[in-house]
Amino acid sequence: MAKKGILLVNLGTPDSPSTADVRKYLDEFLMDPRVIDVNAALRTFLVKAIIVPFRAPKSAKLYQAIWNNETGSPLKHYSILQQKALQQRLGDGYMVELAMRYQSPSIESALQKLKEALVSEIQVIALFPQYASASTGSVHEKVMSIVKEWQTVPDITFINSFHDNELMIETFADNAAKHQPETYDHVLFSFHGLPQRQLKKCDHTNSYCLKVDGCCNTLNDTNKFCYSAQSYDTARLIAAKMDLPKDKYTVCFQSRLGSDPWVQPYTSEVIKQMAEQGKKRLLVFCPAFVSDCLETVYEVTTEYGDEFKALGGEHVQLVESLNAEPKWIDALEKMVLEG
Ligand SMILES: C=CC1=C(C)c2cc3[nH]c(cc4nc(cc5[nH]c(cc1n2)c(C)c5CCC(=O)O)C(CCC(=O)O)=C4C)c(C)c3C=C
Ligand SMILES: [Fe+2]
Ligand SMILES: [Fe+2]
Repeated sequence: MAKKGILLVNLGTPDSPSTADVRKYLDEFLMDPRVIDVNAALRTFLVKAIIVPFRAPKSAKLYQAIWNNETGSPLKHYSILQQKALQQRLGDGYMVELAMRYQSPSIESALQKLKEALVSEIQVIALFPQYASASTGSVHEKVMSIVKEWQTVPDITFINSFHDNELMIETFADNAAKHQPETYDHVLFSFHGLPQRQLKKCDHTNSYCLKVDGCCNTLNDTNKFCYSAQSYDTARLIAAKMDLPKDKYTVCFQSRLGSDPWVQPYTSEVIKQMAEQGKKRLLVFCPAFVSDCLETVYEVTTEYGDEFKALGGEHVQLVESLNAEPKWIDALEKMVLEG
């Protein structure tokens, strides 16, 4: 009997931490019109003449700091573990392929393998809990752009987001429990940032996101696909699972690029406020990432850790991402079986 094809897709990472490979990766990533969402001429100028030439050597140093001699990039390493664990769980009736939106393994090559294996249908799981046009939207667009060229377009399904997935929420809470959360002064839920412009563009009513006070505080029919509203919901659910009162945690957004306003508050500002309030120990979740990566291992642990200490704080502790935790693999398995 034909197998069902599962395509797991994460964002991508350079093939090596050399400046040349980081340049190639950043170039492909930032030339995506869903990532730098300005007109093509301006995007080409910004990316090729300004951002990539300046950023590539700096980013290469950061990648060199997190690169493992045997396993390479943490993002790809954990993604491979997830693929293997899910394949083992699902067994012979399924074929689980892994792709990266940028660089390798490419979405084209993974889809080609599924096609050649004559799978009965394809389920695409973009590995981003909260929907953003720049992440999930881009993966879905890329998959559709390839499959639309096939003579036989297969049955294909997509998962828009899974920000409230019960087993995912439990895995984050379990990972935090290993660090004795009660010994921390405050908890941050630091999500990857996004330009405010992109949040507004995802509001199909054009009248709610960043226009209504407290627009992200609740999830409703109007904002149910809003990256920021979904992020607040993920944080609320993890906090509830940990019995964490509202005044013990703050939602914030990291990794801003460029000078346009991004979703606020920025994590770096919140870290500063925490130090000013005399807080000494911070526990930091990054629930926009299902795998540890540059943005968790380096940005949170090293950059924010150093910033906090320079301001009088003592310790910033990252809550590990979902990586290959068995409960997270349960979550993926359930998504497939229910999908
Ligand atoms: C969680 C989903 C992500 C969204 C949404 C997202 C949007 C977004 N990112 C940039 C710019 C950069 N992001 C970088 C790294 C990076 N981003 C994500 C995820 C999302 N990005 C991940 C998982 C990673 C880590 C990759 C790894 O190899 O570990 C980088 C590169 C690193 C650096 O130079 O700092 C850039 C640049 C923009 C502009 C954007 C939305 C507009
Ligand atoms: Fe990013
Ligand atoms: Fe919103």
